[in-house]
Amino acid sequence: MTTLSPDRPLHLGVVGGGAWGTALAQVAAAGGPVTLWARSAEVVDAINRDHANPAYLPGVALSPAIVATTDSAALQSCDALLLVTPAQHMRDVMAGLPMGDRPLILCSKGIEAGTQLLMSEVAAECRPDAPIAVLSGPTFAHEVAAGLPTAVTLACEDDALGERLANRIARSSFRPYRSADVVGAEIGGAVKNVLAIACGVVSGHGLGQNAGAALIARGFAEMARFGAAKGATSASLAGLAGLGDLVLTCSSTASRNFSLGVGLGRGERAVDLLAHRRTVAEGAATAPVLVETARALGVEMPIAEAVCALLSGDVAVGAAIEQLLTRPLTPEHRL
Ligand SMILES: NC(=O)c1ccc[n+]([C@@H]2O[C@H](COP(=O)([O-])OP(=O)(O)OC[C@H]3O[C@@H](n4cnc5c(N)ncnc54)[C@H](O)[C@@H]3O)[C@@H](O)[C@H]2O)c1
Ligand SMILES: O=P(O)(O)OC[C@H](O)CO
Repeated sequence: MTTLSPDRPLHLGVVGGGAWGTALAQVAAAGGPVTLWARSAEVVDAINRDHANPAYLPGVALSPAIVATTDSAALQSCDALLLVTPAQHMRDVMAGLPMGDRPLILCSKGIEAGTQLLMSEVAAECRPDAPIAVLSGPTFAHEVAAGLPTAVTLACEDDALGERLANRIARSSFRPYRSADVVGAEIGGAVKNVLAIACGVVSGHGLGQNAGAALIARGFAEMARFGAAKGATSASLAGLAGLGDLVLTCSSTASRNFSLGVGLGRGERAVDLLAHRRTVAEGAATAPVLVETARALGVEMPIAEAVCALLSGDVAVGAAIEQLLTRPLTPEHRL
């Protein structure tokens, strides 16, 4: 196990001042010191001065114990770092900040475009000596920051380290469940974002609740096939980071991915919808690389393929739905 002092609460660093980084800093601040690093001086000033992050987490009163900074050297005093920047920027962030070999808790949900790598695989390339954990699950940032009850998966191959990290972030309203299946935790979070776009399309196009439920179930079948091909356990995919997060994100316009799908379902173009966003909808970047990876692995993912075609503008929404519904009939259960 990595040597971490047993005598004091771990000093956690949070890398990323978006909604999720801020919410995780709020949780962590209740159990010990927290330093939040963000690129934006405006975000850092608001957190330090007003104990608020109106740009990314409006309406939430933050703990005054959160110390925010744009100075990456401040991360040197941290025992472990939670990485919470968008997945497509994770490699640059890992390469650019002084992270050393302290444990990294990966909290972003996506697959890297161009390399088809999960965040743990990117970390293994950029920081080969750093122990890795993954935190994932059904977690709308505004609910977590407001102290509403939430459960997550904390996956780490080193169970002693996983236990130490879980104990450090646990609250009565924030309950981490440990797992050794890092890849399973990551795949759930990355794939559900793409499927949430599809569920948004169902809603935006007015296809009804039967279709929404069918899409969650058939989407889960795609997630399970993809996860099996990547070595994830079926228990992980049926857990918080897989099915749990899929159900949450496919059910609410509080999800950025679902909302993007609603716009697509109404016939708006992805390029226009994405141009007006300040916040990240990870599924838009993950969909093409997920489809590419699935094809390379020989895994059939027709819903993900349809999302990808809609995002690229290759197919109109009516045609995408028609294509999905007129595929040859198959048995329900196959891997
Ligand atoms: N918001 C949630 O409820 C939630 C919950 C769980 C997981 N996540 C995941 O956490 C990750 C971050 O999401 P978020 O909601 O905090 O994002 P956000 O949209 O609220 O904020 C994005 C953040 O990324 C920063 N950023 C943008 N480009 C960057 C770059 N090149 N380098 C470094 N930082 C950059 C922005 O400054 C901002 O702080 C995503 O992978 C998301 O899927 C989000
Ligand atoms: O708003 P979304 O779609 O990025 O979803 C946020 C979280 O991942 C939900 O668990």
